[in-house]
Amino acid sequence: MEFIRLDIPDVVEIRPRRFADDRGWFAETFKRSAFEAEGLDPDFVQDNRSLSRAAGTVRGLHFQLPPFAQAKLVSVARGAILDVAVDIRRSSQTFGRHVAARLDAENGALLYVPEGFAHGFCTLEPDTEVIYRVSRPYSAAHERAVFWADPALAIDWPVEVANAVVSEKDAEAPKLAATPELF
Ligand SMILES: Cc1cn([C@H]2C[C@H](O)[C@@H](COP(=O)(O)OP(=O)(O)O[C@H]3O[C@H](C)C(=O)[C@H](O)[C@H]3O)O2)c(=O)[nH]c1=O
Repeated sequence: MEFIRLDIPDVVEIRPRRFADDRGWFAETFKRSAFEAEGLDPDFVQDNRSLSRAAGTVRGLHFQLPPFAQAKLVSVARGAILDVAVDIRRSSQTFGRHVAARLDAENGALLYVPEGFAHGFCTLEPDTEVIYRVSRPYSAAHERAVFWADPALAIDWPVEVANAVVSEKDAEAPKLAATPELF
């Protein structure tokens, strides 16, 4: 598998090698030794899966506070997403900046999002299924959200706010500047 450091190098796009034959293809999508060699947290403790029926569905920007801060390994089993990670580490030189990657079932790419980042995605196709592994268990008490369309983040989402399918929680999330608890 190939590890590609994005403009914020803590966030890594991963491109597994695909072994194609007449039946289709096979790929290793996670290997502890490869993650350790790359310096990425390999200790995932929970797998998640979500289905979003409409293109233009936005889930995020979410994170969990310590001691339940999560590293995430995101992949797409069906459809396509624009996956986004926002640096919310107050001491970081890239605080408030983001990186994005297209993940889809065809390219088979994954995105590694470390602790200290808010994560979200917008679906690009109907019936998109996202599978992701997290390094700490879910804790509702530690979960926080940042408004996905915060102009200060300047994220070039493929959907207008008025047309996006979002949860009430995400629609009402505070902007980054108004989010009291960050890293
Ligand atoms: C995240 C999570 C949620 N839930 C329950 C809580 C709610 O009753 C229901 C839906 O949760 P939520 O609306 O937060 O789901 P998403 O909007 O897809 O949230 C996810 O979206 C973005 C992309 C993320 O990166 C987060 O990992 C995750 O927060 O599932 C659980 O039981 N366990 C969990 O780990």
